[in-house]
Amino acid sequence: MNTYSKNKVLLSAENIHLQYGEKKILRDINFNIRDIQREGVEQGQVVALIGRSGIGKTQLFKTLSGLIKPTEGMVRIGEDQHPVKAGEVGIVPQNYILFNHRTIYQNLRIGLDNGEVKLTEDEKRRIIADYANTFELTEHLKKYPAQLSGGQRQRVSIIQQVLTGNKFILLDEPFSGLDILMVDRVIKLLLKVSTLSEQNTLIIVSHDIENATAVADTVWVLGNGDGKPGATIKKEYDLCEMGLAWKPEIRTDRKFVELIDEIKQQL
Ligand SMILES: Nc1ncnc2c1ncn2[C@@H]1O[C@H](COP(=O)(O)OP(=O)(O)OP(=O)(O)O)[C@@H](O)[C@H]1O
Repeated sequence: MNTYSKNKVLLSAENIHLQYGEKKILRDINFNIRDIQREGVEQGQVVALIGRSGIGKTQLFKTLSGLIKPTEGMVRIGEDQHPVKAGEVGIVPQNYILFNHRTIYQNLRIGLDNGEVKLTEDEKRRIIADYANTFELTEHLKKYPAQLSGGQRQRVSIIQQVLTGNKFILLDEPFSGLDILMVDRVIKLLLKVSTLSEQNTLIIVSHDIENATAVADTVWVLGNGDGKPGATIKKEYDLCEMGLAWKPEIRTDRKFVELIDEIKQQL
């Protein structure tokens, strides 16, 4: 039996509206992501943001990370709920940009160098070795990004963000362009990152409903509704409450299959 509770708000949006000229892109976006506490597990938060192509996922993503300022409303972050600033939310872009003329080790170091805590060279080496070991990258540390597969580069990019110490990480379409085996590995990696620290919060932007839902504890469906212009969170599913969170074998669960069907119909 899973015992959990939802506590302090870690990320929130209050009445977000985004408009370019006359064109309304987002409207009435309101949510709270709360700190999930689960007995015996360092459990972070994983939200899947699902919506059709062109609906406004990227615009919401940029708003949440402080990269664009909404026309109205406010995004707040952290236990003290201060207004979000650019740089406080780590971003893993779709094409996972790495520095091509630097080794994987050096790319990971960039994450640590950009972190808030100042570390000695020895500490940095140890932390990188540790993460590389956990995420099966040890044999690649001396290689350059071009010598890695797309999936391996993506793993480096995700870990780079983890190493900056950002508790909030947004991932843009992390499953696209990967074969089935790689998708499974990314799912395992995301689950691992989400349990590294209780406050770690991942927001996965995707149109891959099944995979995004399988790793999430919460699903937001972004869409149009009520005949009004602009996209909003049409529906929020609390997978903890539904008993569908934190179960790696979830895909064969009848309730999960029915949920995927229901989400598809909302898009
Ligand atoms: N600077 C801008 N000025 C005007 N309209 C914009 C601007 N940027 C984005 N849009 C519009 O906002 C809408 C949402 O775009 P967005 O990129 O967020 O969609 P998306 O859901 O991420 O799509 P995809 O899944 O295809 O990447 C689109 O109709 C787009 O044309």
